[in-house]
Formats: sequence, C-alpha cells, structure tokens
Amino acid sequence: MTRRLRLGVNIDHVATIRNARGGPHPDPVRAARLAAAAGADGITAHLREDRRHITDADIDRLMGQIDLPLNLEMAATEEMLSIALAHRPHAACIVPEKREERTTEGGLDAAGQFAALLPFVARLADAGVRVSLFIEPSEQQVEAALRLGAPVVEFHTGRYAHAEGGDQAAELRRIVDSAALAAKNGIEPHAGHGLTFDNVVPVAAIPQLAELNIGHFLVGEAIFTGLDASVRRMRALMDEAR
Ligand SMILES: CC(=O)[C@@H](O)[C@H](O)COP(=O)(O)O
Ligand SMILES: NCC(=O)COP(=O)(O)O
Repeated sequence: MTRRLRLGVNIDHVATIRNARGGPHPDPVRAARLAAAAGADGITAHLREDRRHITDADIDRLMGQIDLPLNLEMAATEEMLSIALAHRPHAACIVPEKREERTTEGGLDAAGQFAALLPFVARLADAGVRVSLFIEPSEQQVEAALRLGAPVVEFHTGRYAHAEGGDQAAELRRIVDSAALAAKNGIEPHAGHGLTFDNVVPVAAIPQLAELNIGHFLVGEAIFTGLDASVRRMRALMDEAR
C-alpha cells in the first residue's frame, strides 16, 4: 500500500473559456472551489506571460479565497519571479514557455539553463516557496534538478500521453525510471500534462509519484458531466491505481 497520490486540479482552461468573451463567466476561482469539494488536494494555475488564460487578478483571488495549496506555474522571468515573491504561493513550478506555442510542448531544460536557473531557484526557496521544475523524465534533467537544489520535479507526461503502443510503453518506462531516480535522491516527483481517464492509471501506479497535476481534460470533460463528476472520477482512478 503506497501513500495517497495528490491531485492538483489545473483550472487554466476555465479561464480560457471566460476570456473568449471577456466577461467574468466562467470563473476559475469558482472552479477551484468546486474542485476542492470534489477531492482535489491542490490547485494549479499557469500565469502565462501573454495572459492567454489565467490573469494576475485570478492569482490574487486564488491566493485570497481558496484554502487549498496553490501551485503557481511560471516561466523563469524577472516579471514572474516578482509576482511569485509578492504572493508566496505554496509552490512555484518553473515551466518553459514559448509565446507562439499552443501548449507547453516539452520540459524545462534544467541542464542547459543551469546557470540562469540557479539564482532563480534560490530566490524562490529563500522566500519559502517550494520550487518545482517541470522537466522531461530523463536522467540528465533529474541530475540537473538535484544540483539546482529543487525539492520537487514534475515530469512532463505529454510525450507519454500522445504516444501509442510500444512507444507509449517506452515513454512510461522513462517516467518510471526518472521517478525512482528522483525519489532516491530526495526529490519529490510529480507528473502532469495531457493526462486523461484513459491514460492516467499506469502513471498513477508509479509508487514514487506524490502528485499529478491535471487540467485540460478535466475541464473538457466537465462540459459533458460537470466538474464535480470529472474530478471525482479522476480521483477514483488514481486511488484504484494504488
Ligand atoms: C505547464 C502545463 O502543462 C500546464 O500549465 C498546461 O500547459 C496549461 O495549459 P496551456 O499549456 O494551454 O497553457
Ligand atoms: N503541469 C501540468 C498541468 O498543470 C496540467 O496539464 P494539462 O492536464 O492541462 O495538460
């Protein structure tokens, strides 16, 4: 029996729908409250540099009105650092960001950007923010996270989510091996991106993983079943996997 796997619900895409019309509805903070009532252990929100979904005002309200820990996803920029230092969320997950991308296409190159990330991670940690690095599941990136002193890594599961057959098994193996390596070195491994009811179980079964962050699928599914039902079903699948 392994420990309960935490579910962080990413509410970015409630804001995407809201922003399509520019008004206040649907409200991502209301979605965060519903997710909490349905069994989420945390809320994740990605304040993108172009503010295409979550906005600064959303972060203010999530910090002020939601009791669950906030995992603030952010690019490694001075602007985002000062926002994170002003709010001091429970966790800050540093993600790579390209203005023109449709979604976060891969993991942060923690090894290649080591020198730039070192003071960045230190400033967040000094402020009491739990730093997470959103990396590819690879030995090189886990080792870089270790040298950077990050207490948490989140493995980008997008390649796993989009692969099929033997390729998907190989991608799963990378996550399994990287989670074991991280845990062995005292880093808490998380995972997320592109997870769905159909692909979550093998990832949730990886015993070292402590948290999954899931958003786009849950919000999409909520259109058909409601957010409460979609979060509860994901929670149940994660529990069954353990
Ligand atoms: C880093 C990550 O995986 C999430 O923030 C996700 O990317 C949110 O959706 P978008 O990529 O569409 O911003
Ligand atoms: N860090 C991954 C995340 O927060 C959610 O990604 P997705 O489920 O929206 O693809």
